[in-house]
Formats: sequence, structure tokens, C-alpha cells
Amino acid sequence: MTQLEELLATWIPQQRWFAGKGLPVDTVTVEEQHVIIPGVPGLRALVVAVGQGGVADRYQVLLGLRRAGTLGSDLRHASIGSCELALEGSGGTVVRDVYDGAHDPELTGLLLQRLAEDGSGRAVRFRRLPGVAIRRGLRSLVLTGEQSNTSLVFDEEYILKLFRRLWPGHNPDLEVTAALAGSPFVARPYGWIEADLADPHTGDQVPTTLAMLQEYLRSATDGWVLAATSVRDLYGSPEIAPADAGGDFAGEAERLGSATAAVHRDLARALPTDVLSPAALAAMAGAMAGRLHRAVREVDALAPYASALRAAFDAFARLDAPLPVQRVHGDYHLGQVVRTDGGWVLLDFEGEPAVPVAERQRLSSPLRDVAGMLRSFDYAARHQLIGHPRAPELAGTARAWAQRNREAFSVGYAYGGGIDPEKHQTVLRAFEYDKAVYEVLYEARHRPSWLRIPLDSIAALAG
Ligand SMILES: Nc1ncnc2c1ncn2[C@@H]1O[C@H](COP(=O)(O)OP(=O)(O)O)[C@@H](O)[C@H]1O
Ligand SMILES: O=P(O)(O)O[C@H]1O[C@H](CO)[C@@H](O[C@H]2O[C@H](CO)[C@@H](O)[C@H](O)[C@H]2O)[C@H](O)[C@H]1O
Repeated sequence: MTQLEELLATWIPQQRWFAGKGLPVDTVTVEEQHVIIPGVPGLRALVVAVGQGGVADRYQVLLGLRRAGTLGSDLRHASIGSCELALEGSGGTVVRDVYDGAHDPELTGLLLQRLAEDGSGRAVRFRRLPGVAIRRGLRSLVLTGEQSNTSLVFDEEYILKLFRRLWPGHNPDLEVTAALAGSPFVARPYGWIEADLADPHTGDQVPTTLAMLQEYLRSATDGWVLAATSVRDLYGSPEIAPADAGGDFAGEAERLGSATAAVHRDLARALPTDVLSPAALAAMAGAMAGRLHRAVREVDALAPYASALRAAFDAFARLDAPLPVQRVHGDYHLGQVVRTDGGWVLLDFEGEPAVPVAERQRLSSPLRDVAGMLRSFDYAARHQLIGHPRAPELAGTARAWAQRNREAFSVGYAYGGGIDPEKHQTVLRAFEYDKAVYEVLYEARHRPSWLRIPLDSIAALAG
């Protein structure tokens, strides 16, 4: 490994966006090192392959470079280290301080400028959507939070999402958001940054999204934060029924259901749709069972519920009604929706970030998203019970809050023109189980102290 790769081997696994937590890192290889903007050698887009257990995943690192010893205190928190590098034109090696360039507003300002110009470098291309103008000269701040990627907010006007885990091809977030441009339920897209990435199977160079620029919704409050506030309010006075509590969320849940149905309708209009044949249905159920099998291998605590989960997938495989499918959100939960002064807006159409893009682009039932959001109400109700001194006493209140909001969301979804979730229990149950299995793996890898949440839900669902 080069000195830079050695540094990255320590730094990458500590990042929130690193998907391979829990497994040792065997190899780190810088596959590509693009100078993003010709004439600006101190900003590079690295494609770094991280090998774990014989499989390599690729990540994007936006690398800032400074002369050794010149990284200011304002960027110390973003430091990756100091190393020898062979820089083009230097005729040998030089020592540089290297850091996470996403934290350097001088560098990220250049990205915004190039997006505004719709420019093409040699390897990295900047694209602006037709008919939009982008303001330059804004300063960025990195959003903090539980994110799979890294988002930069430019003076509360734009948000630039740097995709961290890279798969060859255009990111579904860009593809879907662009298809829904003009909808009041999505943040307006402005442009994107792309470069070619080799497809590991075919060797072909495929245009791949590195980042996406969108309107920043200033008045937005995260759905998860709103729901959590409602739950906290109720747990403060558990003798009150959720419907009578001051912070009741059911009205919002119902409106969210209707907004979700509207987005599903627009997605079905803008992008392909289909109806699944019995064979395709069985294949989808088989994929669910396969995910369960892999999750049980990694998380023992899931094993006691495996047969109940499999039975739900088998019932789904035997559905005797045709299943309409279309593009969906794919990783739908309360953290993916924001309440603005104009209503609910849906974000992050990337799908499950750990799944290959081709799989995420597959058509599915919109009930998959409904199931995702229903799971999220369960999460919102249960997560404040972790470590709560009165957890056993509050369990019934948690169930009542989740049930009330699940019902309200489903009513809103049907009222907003979506298929009535109440009338499709077999499909809904299979998708809820599948999502909960995904969450078991997600929590085991990223937030082990939250693993109880999906496990307890599975125990209750399967009970
Ligand atoms: N357009 C936007 N306007 C305002 N806030 C946003 C916008 N896009 C994202 N956010 C905030 O950033 C958080 C993370 O964004 P998201 O797209 O879900 O990133 P990731 O793919 O990394 O999970 C969201 O939960 C939301 O709070
Ligand atoms: O938003 P991301 O695309 O990064 O999604 C991933 O992280 C989510 C956690 O932030 C995770 O969602 C799970 O936790 C949420 C609470 O934090 C909860 O509302 C969701 O229902 C639950 O699935 C998501 O699964 C993962 O893909």
C-alpha cells in the first residue's frame, strides 16, 4: 500500500458513511485519482476500493491537499494525515497534508462554480439541469447527522450530496428526482457531478454520479425529529391516550400518507411500470428469503423468528392476484421526509445504499415504501425506550402511538389515491418483514445498541 492508502485504511473505517463496519479491512487501493478542476491540483476525487473478506467496495473521497504543515486549525478536524505523494509535474514525490475536502468551503465553492458553468473537465464532468440558474460564491457547511453520504449546505440555498459508496451508473436519487422535477413533493434538482467508473463485471467505463445539487428547503423539519417530539411528549404523560396528547402526530402521519400516494402516482406516470407474473413474484419472495438467510448467518438473535418470516415470504410467493410494480423510493422512513411550510417533501430516492444500483432500480410494489414508513413509526415509538428507566411500563403506550400513526398513514395513503394498505395485508406483511430483516443487519453493523428495535418488532410481528 502507498502512504496515502495506509492513511485511508485507518481513516475510512472511522467514517459514518463506511458501510463495511464490523468486518476487518484487508486492502485499500486508490483506483482513481481525478484532479476535479483542471489547474486546481489541491482538490481530487478519489475512488478507493476497500477489500473486506474477498469483496471490494468502492468509496468516493474528496481529497484536499495542502503543503506539509500548512493545514489550518479550522480544518484540523478533517485531517486524514500527512504523506508522500507522487504528484504529476513534480518529477518525484512531495509531502502533503491530506484532508476531507468536503469540509473546506474554499474547495467546495469551486464545485458550485463549476456546476453553475455546466463545465466539463477531462475526467470529471459538471452538469446543470436545463432551465436552471445556479448562484456562485456561496459558502458550504457539512451537515452532521446519521447519513450514508455527506451533504453540504450552501448558504441555506443549495444542498450538494456527495455519494460516498459508488456503484457504476447514475445514482437513482438523481434519476428519480430529475423525473419528478416540478413536483411539490420533491426538492428541486439543479445539477450533478459525474465521472466514468469501470464496471467490475464488464470492464466498461460507465458514467457514474459523484454528487447531486438540489434546492435546500430552509423551512424543513425532519419527519423523524417531529415524530420523536410527539413520542417524547406522550412518554412524559403516559396516562394520556395518544389521540388526546398535545403532540399528537396522527394528522401529520395522514398528510404524509397522502403525499406518499401522490409521489407514487407521479412516479408511475414518469417512469416504467409493469405487473409481476407469478414467476417474478416467486423470484421476489425468493430474494426476501435469501436476504433473511444471510442475515441469520450474521445475527444469531434472528434465528428463532426465521420460520415465521419465511412463512410470510411463502404466502407472498403464492399471491393469486397480479402485483402492479413501478419505481419506488426504496428506503422510505421518517428520516427521508421533511415537513416544510408547504407540506411534506420526500428526499433521498437513492434506495438502500448497501444494494447494487441495478437492484435498486428494479420495479417494486409501492406497498414496499408503505411498509418502510410503517416500520419507521415502530422505530420512532421504540427507540426512546432503549435505556429508559420506565421502559416496561411504557411499552403499551409505545404500541398505541405506533398503531395510531400507522393507521393514520395508511388512511392518508388510500385517501390520497394509493392502493389501500389495509386490503393487501399479505404483501404488506412480507415487505415489513423484509425491511425489518434489512434493519437487523443495518443496526448490527452501524448501531448495535439499536438492534433491539427491529428484533423486538419482529418478535411482536411474528408472535
Ligand atoms: N433538500 C433538502 N433540504 C433540506 N434538508 C435536506 C435536504 N436534503 C436532505 N436534507 C436533510 O439531510 C438529511 C440527510 O439527507 P439524505 O438525502 O437522506 O442523505 P443520506 O443519503 O446520506 O441519508 C435529511 O434527513 C434531511 O434532514
Ligand atoms: O437514510 P439512509 O439512506 O442513510 O438510510 C439508512 O439509515 C437509516 C438510519 O438513519 C435506516 O433507518 C432506520 O432507522 C431510522 C431511524 O434512525 C428509522 O426511522 C427507519 O425506519 C429505520 O429503517 C435505514 O434503514 C438505512 O438504510
